[in-house]
Amino acid sequence: MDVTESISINVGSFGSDVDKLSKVGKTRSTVPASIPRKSKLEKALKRKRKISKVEDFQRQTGVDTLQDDEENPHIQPAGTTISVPRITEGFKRKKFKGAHNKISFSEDAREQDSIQSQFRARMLEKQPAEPLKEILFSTEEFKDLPIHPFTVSNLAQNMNISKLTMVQKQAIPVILSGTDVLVRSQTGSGKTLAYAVPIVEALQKIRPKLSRKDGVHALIIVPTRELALQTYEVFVKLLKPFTWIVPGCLMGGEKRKSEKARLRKGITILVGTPGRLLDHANKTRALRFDRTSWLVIDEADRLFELGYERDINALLQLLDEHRQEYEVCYGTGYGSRLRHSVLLSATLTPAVKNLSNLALRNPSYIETTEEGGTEVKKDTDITLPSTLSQYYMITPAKLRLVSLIAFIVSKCQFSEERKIIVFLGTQDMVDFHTDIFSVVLNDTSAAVGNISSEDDMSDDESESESFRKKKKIKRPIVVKQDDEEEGALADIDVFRLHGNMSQQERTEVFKTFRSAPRGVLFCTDVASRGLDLTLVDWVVQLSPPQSVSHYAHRVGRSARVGAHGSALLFLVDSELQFVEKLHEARISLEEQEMSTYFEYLKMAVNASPRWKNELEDYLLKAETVAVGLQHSLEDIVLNDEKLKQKACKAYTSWMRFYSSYPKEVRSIFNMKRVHPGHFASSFALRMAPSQIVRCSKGLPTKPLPPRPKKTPPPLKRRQQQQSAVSEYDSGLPSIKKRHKSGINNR
Ligand SMILES: Nc1ncnc2c1ncn2[C@@H]1O[C@H](COP(=O)(O)OP(=O)(O)OP(=O)(O)O)[C@@H](O)[C@H]1O
Repeated sequence: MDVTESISINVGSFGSDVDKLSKVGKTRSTVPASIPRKSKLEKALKRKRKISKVEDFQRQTGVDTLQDDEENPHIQPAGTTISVPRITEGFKRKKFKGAHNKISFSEDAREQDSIQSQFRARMLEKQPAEPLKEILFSTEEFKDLPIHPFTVSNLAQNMNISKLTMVQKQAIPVILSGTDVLVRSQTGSGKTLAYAVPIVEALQKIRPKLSRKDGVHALIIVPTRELALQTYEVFVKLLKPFTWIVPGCLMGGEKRKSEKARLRKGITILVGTPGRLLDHANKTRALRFDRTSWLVIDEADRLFELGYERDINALLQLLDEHRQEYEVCYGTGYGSRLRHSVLLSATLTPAVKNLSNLALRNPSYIETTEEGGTEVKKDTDITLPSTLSQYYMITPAKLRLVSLIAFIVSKCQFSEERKIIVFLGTQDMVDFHTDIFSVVLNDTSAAVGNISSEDDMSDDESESESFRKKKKIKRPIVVKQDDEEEGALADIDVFRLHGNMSQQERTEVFKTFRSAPRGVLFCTDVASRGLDLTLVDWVVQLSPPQSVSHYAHRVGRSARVGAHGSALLFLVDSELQFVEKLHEARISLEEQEMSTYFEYLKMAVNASPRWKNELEDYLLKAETVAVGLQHSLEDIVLNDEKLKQKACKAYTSWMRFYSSYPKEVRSIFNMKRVHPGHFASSFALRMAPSQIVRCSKGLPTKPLPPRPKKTPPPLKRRQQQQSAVSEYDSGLPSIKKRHKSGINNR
């Protein structure tokens, strides 16, 4: 449709602003002139049955607020032809400040295209990011090490491990020799065994054999409860042949009384989180570090981030005090052997360097990058597994929720990559997303049914079928049920994990998700460090990370020990600079198209009787399905008081979270650069911000008028309208681009 013909019905032009605009813009079109009141223009267009062209005009010109005539002092005669600003490289709002007072250049498709094309141009100019290389496996095996043959056979039989990873090859002999070490290696490279094997080896050698009464000989400090549990379990497995060595675990959230009882019985290798360890060290007489000769501090940088610096220093002090007291009583015999310390981190920060000065004596520095040296490197030097594919996706804020749904549906229904972790900024966000996804994805009444035959398909479905064939993807499992209203978009288990859950629930979720072959885990950064969750296919970051190193840890939950994995980062336009920041740290990401996932969403909606029925009016195009789903979710939230309150809480917590990015990235993740109202949609909220805040506090809110129920026009007209313009236009990549990808041509 030609915009010129649709808008040449009116009068006037932009007046003197034209000059300013023409400096920037190059396209000549006739535009309605006096920038009339929107309703006026609409009426006029309606009369000509061209209502949809109002939005078309807005999209073409970049103008989204039509002004009152009175407000525009520069009215030009009717039909004047002016230059319409085509968003070009170097387009800046400031350039036509005057015009901007009159015209609001909103986050529309054109402006987004401009930001994106500028970003892409900048990225093209950059040299391709050369990732730091790290070889994962060495050619050596555990049997080549001077360790007990039982350990070797135990590793092979119970853990299926025989080859050494590079970090293990370098670290184990050094730790066995009793030298302190500072280890830095990529995520999922087997750091736990790198220190656990030498500790077990050293302790099993002690004669007479150690007994429970000999107290703690090795202390392992880790930042999170799940990591404590996981590390404890590694020791349990390793100690199978050496039953006289007893591992134990102390972590917040457990009953102190039962922990005290276990401490009284005696623990040889103690794993714990700093807070709880210190608590017991101060209050439980049974916990002494008299003969503790091994100290491991894992994920040291995270410990500092979580504010455990004081606790760790206090623990180090206690270790020294207990040893000194012991030596005063018993002299410097066996018990006073020097303490060996190991510090581990995938990234090294100045704080970690300070701790290494405090806790380690003449340490060896182990770094497994090919380019690694002996010098402590910058925090920005990060190694990621070479088997990890990394992507980013640009979504408008309004469509973030449906984009995430589309992504998850596409992976869970149309591919084998069904184990997904989604990182979110706050606990409330995790709670809300778990709930809304349970509504959308997981319908317990849905059972895997027969695959429908091609004959049963409607036109929409066969259209989807051709898309699927083109993309060479599997047929979805179509749920066929007696009750037509039933049917989930994807039948997948949804989990949540954050710090404000009961320890019992946390442990249960962690263990279940770890062993599950498929599922979606929504979590905060509590799961970003050290957790070894088996074969995670995708790590999705809906809330961008706080730093490059946070990014590295999060994506490190996938592609572990040589397995393949992928990571996807959701960004809005204003956040694109973060991709450049990652590039500076030698991490390069590829772009993924949101529209591709909407096609999968459409297929899934067509395969689900419930959603097909619900989104009946929107099924024509993938884009409209996404918009329809957004509306539907908003309705679900509005009509469910509990869910609404959760959404409001999640939104307010997001606002706090988004305002608290560290200063290094605050210019990128900046509240002033995003549209808070649009982000409210990403929590399926159709409410004024003031009402959202009230609702989050449990205060009564003004009832909202229901969404006007449109009686769908006859199909032919509907098709014309939808192909002309849709609400979706506000956020998609440019039309040109969509045509290029062939999606709109079908
Ligand atoms: N030599 C090996 N061969 C095969 N698998 C191994 C080997 N060493 C360790 N693994 C396995 O690799 C997985 C990851 O190990 P681990 O959790 O120790 O990695 P990590 O380097 O500590 O990761 P992160 O940095 O995320 O904490 C575990 O499941 C472990 O059993």
